[in-house]
Order: sequence, then structure tokens, then C-alpha cells
Amino acid sequence: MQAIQAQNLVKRYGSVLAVDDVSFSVAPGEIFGFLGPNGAGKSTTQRMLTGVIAPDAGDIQIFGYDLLRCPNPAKQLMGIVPEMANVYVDLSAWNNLMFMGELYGIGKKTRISRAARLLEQFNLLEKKDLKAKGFSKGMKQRLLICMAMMNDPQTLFLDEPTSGLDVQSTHLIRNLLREFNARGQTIFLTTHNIEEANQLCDRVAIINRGRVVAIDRPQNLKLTLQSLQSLEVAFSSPLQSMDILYSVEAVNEVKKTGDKFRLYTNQPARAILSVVDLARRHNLEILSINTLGPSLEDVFLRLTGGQEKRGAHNASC
Ligand SMILES: Nc1ncnc2c1ncn2[C@@H]1O[C@H](COP(=O)(O)OP(=O)(O)OP(=O)(O)O)[C@@H](O)[C@H]1O
Repeated sequence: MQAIQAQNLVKRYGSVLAVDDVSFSVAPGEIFGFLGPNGAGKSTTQRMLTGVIAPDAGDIQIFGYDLLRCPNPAKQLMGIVPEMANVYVDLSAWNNLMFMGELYGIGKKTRISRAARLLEQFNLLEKKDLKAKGFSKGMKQRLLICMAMMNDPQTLFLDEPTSGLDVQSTHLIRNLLREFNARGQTIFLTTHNIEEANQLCDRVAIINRGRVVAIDRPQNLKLTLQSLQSLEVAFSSPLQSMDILYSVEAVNEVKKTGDKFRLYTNQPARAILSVVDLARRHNLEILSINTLGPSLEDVFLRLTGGQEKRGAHNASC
């Protein structure tokens, strides 16, 4: 049985086809990422999966329960952190959690012990009696996740969980999601942050303009793009012109990345020899040279049609 099974989901807003025939499944215990650019349909999909809005067509099963026809048992298995949610700012962190616990019908003893454990894990225990009004964005987001965890859900849905947060909160949230997952919890998260998907997810669906364009493990997605292997080269002094790099053999694209250059090639060994030769001819000292596989960002840009936007240069070799 799958934790989440989405079949042929469709959602329109007037003339906008926000989600266009989306199907995928998430196995129990997986961290599944839904990755896409702004407006791709990520939040709309999450809102359908969590029963907030109904799809125009399609089916959703959560651990075998039909969400559309029989929502309650499916919803009881979920913890939800929506994109635009807020905590109750006039309540303390503790009372936010007590309130959620009561909504879920959790007994007092369990409510208290669970709230104390969650606040400690999310580094909020010391602030438990302060009103959430004074909390930073990162603290509010951590409290929101605690609230979503109060019913000890089998599947946690998070919409852009670390978007716009400080480094510490981001780090803490990602680590705790890994910990929850290690204890068997399934996690569905939408993100436009490629590095987040790469670091956290067992599998990723890439969504673009309402359609899923790829689903696989991040590593497999990278392997599909062997033509995006590259060399990263740093020279000890700045180049007078990047143009000389276009003469490197077997290179089909050159990009400047900070103080380094990235030369895309499907023949890295040949390109390395050619770079060394070029450095000798132009009296340049190579500080470092590394071969890199395609990044998830490369795959994402290729699949979502974003590659042209990078200002890529075609070498004439
Ligand atoms: N309530 C709504 N009414 C009308 N159009 C909507 C509504 N919600 C979303 N849309 C449109 O549906 C499309 C998908 O939006 P959605 O919010 O699902 O994308 P997203 O991938 O989550 O983007 P973001 O990361 O910017 O939140 C967009 O074109 C958006 O403008």
C-alpha cells in the first residue's frame, strides 16, 4: 500500500489550468519532494492532497483511504504545514500546542508530554510561555511544524517549509525532518529550492506548468544528463577575456561561476588536456581543476526550459 497515491489530478482556476493530469505515488517512509518554479502548481497539488480543495478530476488515496469520498480517516493520518499559515499570535507557544492537541482530541497527559518533547526538539522550550506575536519568522515556522506534529501523523505535508527562513531555522528543520523520517514518518514537501530537494528527498517529482515532467531519485535525474558533465577551473589571475576558453576542445558551453569557470563537456578527459595546453600557451597558472557531474539544478533547468535564461554561451569547437 502507498502512503500517497495521486491519480490523474486536474485543477482549474477559471481559464488557468493549474494542475494538468498529475499522477504519482509516495511509498511509506519516503521523503518525496515536489519541485517546481513559481506558479508551477505545487501548492495547488498539496492543497488537493490534504483535502483543502477538491480536484476537478482525479483520485487521491492516503494509506489506502479514499480522501475524496471518505476524507476523515485519511485526514487523521496527516500533519499539514500550509504555505501561508500562521500560528495564533495571541497565544503562547505552549497554548498553541495545547489548542491543537484539543482539536485533535488528544488526552491531557499525552498532549502535555508531546508538546514538551516537540518544543524541546524544535529549540522552543525556553520560549514556551511567550506569546507567538513576538516570534521571528523562523520560530513561527518551527512552532507551526510542532502544531502539525501534535497528532503524531503518519504523513507530514509541508509547503515550502524553509522558504525565507534564517540559516539556523532552516538547518534545524531539515535535520528534524530527517529524524522524523528515520523513525518511519512519510514526508511530502513542496519546494522551489533545488538544494533542499537534493539534500532531503529520496525521490523528487519535477512539476512545470501544471505537469509532472520527471519523477526519480535525485541521483538518477542527474545521471540522465551526462552531456552536462563539466570541468570547474580556477586560474591564479583573472583572464583578460573569457573568449579564450571557447577554444578548449570538446567544450560546448562556458559559464563564469564566481572566480571559477565551468566548462560543459561530454568528454571531460579530452577537455582537461586541452585546458592544460591552453594554460601553458597563455602563461596561466591553474589553481584547481575538477570534474563535476550534472547538478540537480542543471536537470531542473533543462526540464523546465530554464536553460536559456542562464546566459549560456555556445563554444565553437
Ligand atoms: N486561488 C486561486 N485563484 C486563481 N488562480 C490561482 C489560485 N491559486 C493558484 N492559482 C494559479 O494557479 C497556478 C498554480 O499556482 P500554485 O500556487 O499552485 O503554484 P506553486 O507552484 O505553488 O507556486 P508558488 O511557489 O509561487 O506558490 C498559478 O498560475 C497561480 O496563479
